[in-house]
Amino acid sequence: MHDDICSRSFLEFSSRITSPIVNAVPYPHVNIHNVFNDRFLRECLAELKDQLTANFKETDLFKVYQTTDLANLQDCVPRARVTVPHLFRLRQYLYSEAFRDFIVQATGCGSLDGAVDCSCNIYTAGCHLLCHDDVIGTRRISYIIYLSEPDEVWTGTDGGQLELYPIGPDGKNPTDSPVVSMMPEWNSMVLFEVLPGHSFHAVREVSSITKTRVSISGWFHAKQIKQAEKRYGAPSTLQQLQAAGDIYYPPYTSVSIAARSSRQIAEHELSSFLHKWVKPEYLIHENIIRIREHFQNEGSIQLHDFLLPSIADSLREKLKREDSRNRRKCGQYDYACGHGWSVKGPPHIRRYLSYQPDSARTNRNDVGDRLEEVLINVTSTVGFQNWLSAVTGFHCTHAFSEIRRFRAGLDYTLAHSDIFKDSQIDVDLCFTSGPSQWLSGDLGGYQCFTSTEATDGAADVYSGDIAENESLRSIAPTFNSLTLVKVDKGITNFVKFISTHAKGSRWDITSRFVVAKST
Ligand SMILES: O=C(O)CCC(=O)C(=O)O
Ligand SMILES: [Fe+2]
Repeated sequence: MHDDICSRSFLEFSSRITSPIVNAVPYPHVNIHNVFNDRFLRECLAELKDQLTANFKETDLFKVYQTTDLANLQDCVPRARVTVPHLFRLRQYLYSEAFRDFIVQATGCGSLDGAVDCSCNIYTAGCHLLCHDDVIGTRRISYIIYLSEPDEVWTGTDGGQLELYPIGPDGKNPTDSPVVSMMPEWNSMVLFEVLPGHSFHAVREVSSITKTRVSISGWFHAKQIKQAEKRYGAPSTLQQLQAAGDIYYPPYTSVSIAARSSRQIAEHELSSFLHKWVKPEYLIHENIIRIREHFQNEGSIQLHDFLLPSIADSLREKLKREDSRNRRKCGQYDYACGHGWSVKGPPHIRRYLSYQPDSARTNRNDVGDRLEEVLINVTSTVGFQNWLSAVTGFHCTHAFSEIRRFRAGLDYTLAHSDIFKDSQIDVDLCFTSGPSQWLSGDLGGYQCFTSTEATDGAADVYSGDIAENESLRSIAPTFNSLTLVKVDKGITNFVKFISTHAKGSRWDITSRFVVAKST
């Protein structure tokens, strides 16, 4: 019987099962160790490495290398039965009646279809898959077989854990942090039930720079559609993984302002107070006209060194100090929480810290207070609203502002978390230090605007060049820069997950202004 494919202990174990063996919290799942014959699995790993091509894929939700869909092995690998015989046998075995019977017994999931739906994912340093529920079509059981590092122990500091999230007290959304965390151990297999609105899980970023997390994963499908309607906006996992291509970073617009003109915009139009905060060059009438021309042509603009150097320099020091505090705790889900900073979720949509101190002004934080001062004295003022109307050519009304901190290794927002319903100006005043580390996009932290059509269904979020995909803008975080982006109905944006290898957080004050009409 399959002892050249499975381990003896697994065959014995599976023959003894008479009732489901799943853990119930946070939802039915099981983690089985030493499933396959060690030699057989090593052959599979060798074939994966030597014979299959892995393509790099990145979207708001994940960063991963993915090989050919294993269901189409014979179409994608020349002479597949000869070149990848072990992978062929593994696939055949996984979707055999015997193995499906085991899944049914072990999980109590009801009868399963024989449809093959699996692929191989490779996570190197920085790769991750954020919180999602796997719900698409008839998917009933998710399985993941780990082929990571057969000769080394995978430890917590390597990252790459599969994390399961419970539903929070509202009965709808996953909580801010997971309650189950499983190492991707060599020759182990995790099974869990795909439950609409429940089966939230994520793959923690791989932080090891030497180890590779390799998995073969997929789904067993129900015979009939059983409440398996897609609940959440973005297609997740396989369909999205397959849909995505290489990431593309289009250039953003930026202008440098010459400090020569003396004529300033009328004092009654711009609050004189703004002069105490904003570099004078940005308040000069002729420069405002130049910015407006640029903005109207491009739909976005980035203004560097926006606040006065004296204000920016002291902020930079404070933020740097804050980023180096409690470093050994960074990566913990409650890192830097408290004193006015709280986690904004839910994690299948977003995670970051938001600064909202209590009105009694007791539980506060110095850095948060400094940023709040900027929010109160700059972005929330009538003077700024008037200035924004002048530099954009649109009559703008302030809708909201928020102080955010995106922590390394933890935080992000996903596309579809925020779909614009009308014309607005997105205003982001960014205080993230260390410009060079962010430019390549490898550490995430950039803001990306794209159309919802591009992220729906099978369309590719990032591929194509700017001419084909004009709604796409990607903006690297830069210290003391103000980015203005005109967004219209059907546009969505996200802040890409920040890698644990980033030296600090992304700090920003984000504001939204509703566009009433052209001035
Ligand atoms: O690799 C894992 O542990 C989970 C993968 C996953 O969630 C997926 O591909 O949908
Ligand atoms: Fe998944």
